[in-house]
Amino acid sequence: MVLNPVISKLAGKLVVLASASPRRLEILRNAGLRFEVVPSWFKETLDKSLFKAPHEYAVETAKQKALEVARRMPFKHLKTPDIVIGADTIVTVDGMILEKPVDKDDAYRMLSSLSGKSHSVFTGVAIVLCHEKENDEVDYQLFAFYEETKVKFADLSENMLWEYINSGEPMDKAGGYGIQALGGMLVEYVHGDFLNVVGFPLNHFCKQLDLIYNHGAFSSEQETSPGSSSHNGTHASPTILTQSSPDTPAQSGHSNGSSAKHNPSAGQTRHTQSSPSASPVHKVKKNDGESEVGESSWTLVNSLSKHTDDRQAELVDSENAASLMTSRGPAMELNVTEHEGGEPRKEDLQRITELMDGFKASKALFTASKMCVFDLLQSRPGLDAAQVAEEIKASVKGTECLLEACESLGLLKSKERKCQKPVYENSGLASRFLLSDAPFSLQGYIQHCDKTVWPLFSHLEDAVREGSNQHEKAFGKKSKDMFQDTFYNSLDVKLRFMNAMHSIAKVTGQAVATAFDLSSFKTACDLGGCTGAMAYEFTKSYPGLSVTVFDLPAVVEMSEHFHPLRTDNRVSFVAGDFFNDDLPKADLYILARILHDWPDEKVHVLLSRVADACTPGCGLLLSEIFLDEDRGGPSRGLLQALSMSDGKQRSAAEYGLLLESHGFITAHIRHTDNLLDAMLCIKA
Ligand SMILES: Cc1cn([C@@H]2O[C@H](COP(=O)(O)OP(=O)(O)OP(=O)(O)O)[C@@H](O)[C@H]2O)c(=O)[nH]c1=O
Repeated sequence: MVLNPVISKLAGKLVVLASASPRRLEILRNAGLRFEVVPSWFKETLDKSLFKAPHEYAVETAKQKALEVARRMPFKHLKTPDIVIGADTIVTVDGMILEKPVDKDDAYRMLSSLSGKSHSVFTGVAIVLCHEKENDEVDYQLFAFYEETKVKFADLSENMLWEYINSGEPMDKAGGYGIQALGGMLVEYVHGDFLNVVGFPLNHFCKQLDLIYNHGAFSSEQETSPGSSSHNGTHASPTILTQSSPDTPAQSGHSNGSSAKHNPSAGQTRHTQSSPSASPVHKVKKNDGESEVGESSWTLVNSLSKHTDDRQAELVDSENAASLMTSRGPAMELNVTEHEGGEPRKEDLQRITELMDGFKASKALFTASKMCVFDLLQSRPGLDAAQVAEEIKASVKGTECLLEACESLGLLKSKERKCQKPVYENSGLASRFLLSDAPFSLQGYIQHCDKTVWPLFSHLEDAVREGSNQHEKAFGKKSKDMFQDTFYNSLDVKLRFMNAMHSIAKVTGQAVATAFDLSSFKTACDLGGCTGAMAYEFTKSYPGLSVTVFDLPAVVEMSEHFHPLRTDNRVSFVAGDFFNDDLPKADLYILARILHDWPDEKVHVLLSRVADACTPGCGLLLSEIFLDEDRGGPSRGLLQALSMSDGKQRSAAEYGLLLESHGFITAHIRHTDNLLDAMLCIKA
């Protein structure tokens, strides 16, 4: 079978599927392909009006999805893939491109426009081949193609439409339907590749791979055009396209150029475009003699070194060196090749010292925050070290060292006065995040890190040896359950924890609330919503939404402390334990930084209770740090796991499987540019 030689050809290669689509994962896994899943962060917002034909939009989106992952992996995952596969499926009808619906009304609009009509489903596929060169540069070479399948819908009644929409199935699918599932009931006939509709044209893909790996359509000496590679960024280059070897004309058309000839009765149009620039026609040997593969032009799409990418260089020099430890920024690969003089490279030493000094940077931040240095300099900028020392009741020497260290971390700025001591003021970073009354103050979280996390990490070696939380060594008593410990402990411990949760929710709330369009939901329940900071962000973003914060009695009784003026009567508080008590009814349940605190078995208990409280079509918004599928990052999530709590850091796919087992279908995933990512699921 043409498949086996192809699939076996990829054995031993690092193949990456740049897609979060569970259907694509299933199609390729069932075909026997071994690969990693690294969902693309490419935001699908290309301007459709720029494309002459719908399939070009799908192809370009597929290319960008694959290239984003191919470029990110050498830095973020510290490994370069051999081949990255991207795909994008769109539905077109009456000249409109239908992607995934944003809400139920959008799904209704799409399905109504498809009712009783024949429409096309296009899946664009991009294959990026990555070639590491001696100097550690990476060449990316790009193939792309698309497949079209015709689908005819039956006439759909209003009842049928809404019953299907309320099943939740439409929400994560182009055109708002899943032909492989309930959506199959809507379909009268399909002309063409069924899997192409589901999301991946497997047969066409395998024939493309066959051309690449078995018929010499690709060989490095032919394709590397000198001077075409660039170290600083991507060439805007035509994609590399090949004309798939035509089947018998009756079964599928093929294109000589961008307009395709196809046999409408076959309904399956097999397209690849010829690249815009005329280029030598590849002749390849086939078993039955020589045949023309068709036009193709090979251009290096991009070539950059794993170690000298400009973006990487600036990260090494960034002022907030300490933030590299915890930001979502790429984990840098340390290039430890020796220089001619034999001494290690500056960047490598700098990176290693950042890691070694990271704890000192953190402690300097915690100490300055606790001693109210930032609040002092906000009210009285321009103080010198002696004046600050007097105000914070500390030694001049110690204060001088602390202020200079904070300036080196980008937290303070100093101005020299003529032959006088430097005077200090807050940097922008400090003004935004380190003042006790700043809108995005992280002071609460910083105190939590200093008083709770730091002591735990002081026993990290024991935690690693024993594989368990070191609560007893750190605080002198066994930890039954983090929340019981915290909330049935002294008032200041409880307040400190709530302050920490409050500050994270304030910083992330708006990004989470607006990650998706939630305007179709009228009531929400924020499970474990603590002080209500997240709830208030939701009601601020959605005037029609009311939110009930459901949390432990010991938390709810303190919530007033955080919102002295009840700023919005659409936020209410109900006391209860979400593992044991009835959950308030809502059409959207919010789980923000909750599931990572619990092992899978407890997560199943909670999700089962939420599922029981839901009716079909209910939403579940999950907000967490989503690990990369290969657990290569982000470091913030993996470092948090070292606290060895009973919880677990998970990837989006792992959360998706937990949710799917309780009938929640993943509709959208969003990697926000904030501390938390978000996933919107719909109850089937
Ligand atoms: C028409 C149709 C589509 N789909 C799914 O619709 C998504 C399209 O969206 P996409 O943007 O191409 O992919 P994605 O799911 O967002 O993943 P990603 O590749 O990460 O963008 C894909 O899932 C497809 O299977 C079905 O499952 N069945 C169908 O009948």
